[in-house]
Amino acid sequence: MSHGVALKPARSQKSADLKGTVRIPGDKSISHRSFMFGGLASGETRITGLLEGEDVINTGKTMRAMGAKIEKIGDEWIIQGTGNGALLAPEAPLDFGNAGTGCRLTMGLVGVYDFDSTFIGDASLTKRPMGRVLNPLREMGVQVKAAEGDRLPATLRGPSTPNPITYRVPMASAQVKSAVLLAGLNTPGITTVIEPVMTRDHTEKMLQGFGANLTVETDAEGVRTIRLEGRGKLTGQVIDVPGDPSSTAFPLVAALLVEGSDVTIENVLMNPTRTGLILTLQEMGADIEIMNPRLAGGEDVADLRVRHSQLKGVTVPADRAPSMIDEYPVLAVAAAFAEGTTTMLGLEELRVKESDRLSAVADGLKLNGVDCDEGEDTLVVRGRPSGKGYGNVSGAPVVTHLDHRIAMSFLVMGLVSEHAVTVDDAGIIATSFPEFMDLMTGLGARIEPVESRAA
Ligand SMILES: O=C(O)C1=C[C@@H](OP(=O)(O)O)[C@@H](O)[C@H](O)C1
Ligand SMILES: C=C(OP(=O)(O)O)C(=O)O
Repeated sequence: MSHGVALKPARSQKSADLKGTVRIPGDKSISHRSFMFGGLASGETRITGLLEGEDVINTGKTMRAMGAKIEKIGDEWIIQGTGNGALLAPEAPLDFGNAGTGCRLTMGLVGVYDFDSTFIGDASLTKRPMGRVLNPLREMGVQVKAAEGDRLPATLRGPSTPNPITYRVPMASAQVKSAVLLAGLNTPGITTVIEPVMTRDHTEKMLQGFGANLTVETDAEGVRTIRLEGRGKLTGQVIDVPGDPSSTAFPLVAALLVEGSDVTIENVLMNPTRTGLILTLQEMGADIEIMNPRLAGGEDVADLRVRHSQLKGVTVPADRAPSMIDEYPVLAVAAAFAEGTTTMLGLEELRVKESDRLSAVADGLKLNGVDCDEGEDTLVVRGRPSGKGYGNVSGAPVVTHLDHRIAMSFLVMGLVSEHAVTVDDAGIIATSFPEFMDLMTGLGARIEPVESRAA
């Protein structure tokens, strides 16, 4: 389903202390991969805690279109996979809606098959660069017909025998790494991915869990070499998806900023490739207590108790970006209320997300009265802890550009700004966090829809 029929504006206002205990919906990255690997593996995969956001549901639909049987019984998703190498040719274009992850990983997964598969998405996804995935697939022998600049719509056709490659990932991207590895699943021999900067490792861990012969070697400089033996058997698994740390970021930052708040967020994924925001906020002086750390399904998980804190500005180093890449918009909002200056470095990848997030964040901050500078790959925010004068005084809403994280970040901003903050669309939040409004208002946040208008 592609979003974008009608905009649904929403407004948030200065709120009193946020209080309560919440459970965050499942991690989006792990949920996409659960549908993909379950849909591909032999036998049955059972998933609980799956994120039922639009992005993930679209991945489920595309796996169904390629032969997986997927149903929900009670709280459990039950999948009968096709078996590795046995996906069926999709009869219609595969529509990934707003999801870069769903689209790029599936390009790898099915692009190497010797039949046509066509990829489409919404207006946001159609603008995003696909060459980063299509280029290594071309090296593996895949033919590509794509719109100008390697954009969607794109049609891929694999050769009769794909070529195993050694690919050094040129940018810090788990999606690119994963696409090459997933192409390697249906390629004879060893596909090797060299990852100079570590990104989220869910593909590696989950493929090992499904029985793939995959090894990871890390050298003294931290460069990782991932080797996958193609055309092996994958076997269905039982998966319990932990809570999404990227969704957690919104109630977490809200609790830090709203005076008197004390919020507990349960069952949060604490994989070290995903915890950069928590580390950064702790450096800024945040009171985040990590409670009951435990291992669940091979992943670190914990409960987080978050209390209102006076934050101070810090410099966030470029090498931390991969571990908090989706959290910069909400970190920028936290920085707007910190004492002093926060400097964020190494943000080039933000320009190719659902929106150009660096511009979207800087524009939104400026619209709401925040003193900030957007550089080519940097953002500098000079904070004002009182929030005095902040808010949409001009009456113009924040433009979200079909970007869920821009919408949620600025709704958090309104909870502590002197004036209300309005965003032009909150409907897009359903791509990653459909429960956002209810969860936030349940804690005491004043967020409400404002009258709709046609797009
Ligand atoms: O592999 C994944 O699940 C993801 C990787 C990241 O994208 P990039 O690979 O483009 O950095 C991230 O921004 C996205 O939300 C999810
Ligand atoms: C970048 C994101 O997702 P995707 O690339 O899957 O659209 C995100 O969820 O912030």
